[in-house]
Amino acid sequence: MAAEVVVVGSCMTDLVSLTTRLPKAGETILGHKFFVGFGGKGANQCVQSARLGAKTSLICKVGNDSFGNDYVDNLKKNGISTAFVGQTADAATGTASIIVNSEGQNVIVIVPGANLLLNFEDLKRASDVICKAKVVVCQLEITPAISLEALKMARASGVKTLFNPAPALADLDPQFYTYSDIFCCNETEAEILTGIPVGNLEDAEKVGRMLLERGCKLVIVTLGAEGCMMISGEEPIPKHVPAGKVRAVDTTGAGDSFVGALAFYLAYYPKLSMEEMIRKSNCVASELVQHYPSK
Ligand SMILES: Nc1ncnc2c1ncn2[C@@H]1O[C@H](COP(=O)(O)OP(=O)(O)OP(=O)(O)O)[C@@H](O)[C@H]1O
Repeated sequence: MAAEVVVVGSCMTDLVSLTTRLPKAGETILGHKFFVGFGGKGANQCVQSARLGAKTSLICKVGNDSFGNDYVDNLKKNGISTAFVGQTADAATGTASIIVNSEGQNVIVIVPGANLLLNFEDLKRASDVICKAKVVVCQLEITPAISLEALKMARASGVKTLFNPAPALADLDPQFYTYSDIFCCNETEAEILTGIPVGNLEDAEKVGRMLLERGCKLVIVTLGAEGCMMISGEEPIPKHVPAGKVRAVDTTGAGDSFVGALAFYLAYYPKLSMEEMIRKSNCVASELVQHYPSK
């Protein structure tokens, strides 16, 4: 049976060191804990959808190395189809080397590696699975032209497109707006794309209107603890969809959890109103922020 949610995106191995303070240039310091995690926006969003029960396929590229092998195993354990997870000898699996101090501040170096080698040929090979999906989800941690092509392939087959412009590019190809059925960004991404700093709901509404003018059908701006703002061509009066009041202890990955959950509801509960899908996705993401990572 074909996957209902298809994600075209990134896999990154997180290499996390916990220290009391961040090292200065040239300095060596002792850390007190190290762990390896599975990250990357594409994979995170796909895992969230799968954990809610979606039949999923991830189209991505990892290295022909131990991190890549472990990543493939991790996707399989999460019930995700790895039929289109490529492994290349030409680059290492993408990594995020992260140092976190005791105040929770961090420094991060991302090396995208194999993620940038996902190419048009890979998409062509996966065209059947893309075109038979209910929803195709893309972000910007792979080569942007590949994300755009995936959105175009989906659109050409009448598949719903959900685009998360993360990390944001100030000079985003304007075709991304027209090929996104749902354009979902956070406050930082909204500001980079529009130049409007988003500090409250009214700012988010301004962003929403601007992005609709650029060709999006429906815009969602996620607002952290405040939930989301949604606006669409069909419903041009912006709506605030609040998140539940919870005690957040770690909001890392909240955006990915929201996008993955939304993909699940779009694919499996298409008759729900968009407001209801967003409310449910808020619930999923706000559940995540209440827990420390299980490391
Ligand atoms: N403190 C919080 N309380 C309740 N829900 C939250 C909180 N923070 C985030 N969320 C939920 O997660 C969604 C996405 O959060 P946010 O807008 O912070 O995304 P993000 O900045 O992309 O996240 P991150 O970069 O940390 O992964 C929100 O719309 C909301 O549903």
